[in-house]
Amino acid sequence: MDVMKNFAAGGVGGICTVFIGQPFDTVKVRLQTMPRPLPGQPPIFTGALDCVKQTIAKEGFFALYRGMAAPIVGVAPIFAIFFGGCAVGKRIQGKAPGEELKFTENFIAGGIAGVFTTVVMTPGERIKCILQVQGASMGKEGAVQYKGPIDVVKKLYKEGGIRSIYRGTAATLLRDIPASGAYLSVYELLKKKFGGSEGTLSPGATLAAGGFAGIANWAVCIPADVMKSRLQTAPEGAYPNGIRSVFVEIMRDEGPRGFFKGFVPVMLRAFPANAACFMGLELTLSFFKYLGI
Ligand SMILES: CC(=O)O[C@H](CC(=O)[O-])C[N+](C)(C)C
Repeated sequence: MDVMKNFAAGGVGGICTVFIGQPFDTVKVRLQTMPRPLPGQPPIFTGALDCVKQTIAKEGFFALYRGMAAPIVGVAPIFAIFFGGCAVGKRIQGKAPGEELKFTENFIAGGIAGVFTTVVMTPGERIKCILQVQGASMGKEGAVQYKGPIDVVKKLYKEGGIRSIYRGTAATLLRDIPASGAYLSVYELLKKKFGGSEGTLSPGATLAAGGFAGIANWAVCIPADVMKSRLQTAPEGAYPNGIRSVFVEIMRDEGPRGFFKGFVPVMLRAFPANAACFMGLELTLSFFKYLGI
């Protein structure tokens, strides 16, 4: 019953994250994957705001919500797997359910959960990123190759089988192990600091703890996220050595700054999206309690 409740509450939290965070995420992916300008030519987007303005002007407001179906469908299992994985991570470290963990122990538990979520996260991110960038460098018409998530899956499968659908697995692990560690440990730390145990945090404290957990999540993983987005949206064969080829290309063409593309929209999204997530999660758990489930 407890697993079911957390699964459902995690799903609601995840859906809240996607609704609040998707426009920021689209801008992030478009900035991360725009082609480098030719010498003497301006970049396609000069920054996050310019990307928002151009996207709305050329493709309409809902282009910012493009690719949302895949994360919505993927988010409930991701959060279920994430919280289940955290429990496994705690048990691996010899902790009983409900036992208090140190910051580092929570970090390790979150990191272990990050390994589990990769199974669902990698194809979900691949589909989402492909849909988010289509149309970014051209106009409204002509650039749309994929009709939706199912169409992406079909075409990727035809092109390169399961391997193609799972392209970016190493980059996703590199991103999500430290990110998930930071996410869980910072949320638990702030929960303790704000004086709340399960279900007793005030709405303000829940929003703050969730928001800062989101900031911590992204603060540690932006470079891996940039490499993942590049790899997952590139044409077949563009990076023969996977993430290593992406790393070499970014260092050669853009230097270390290239690993921080999309930083602004990521950070702008991180706080509200994850505050909404934990609020949705805690409200749903409270609702179950009210119903006596
Ligand atoms: C990378 C990612 O999706 O992080 C999640 C938070 C967010 O901003 O979406 C956290 N987690 C991977 C632990 C579910």
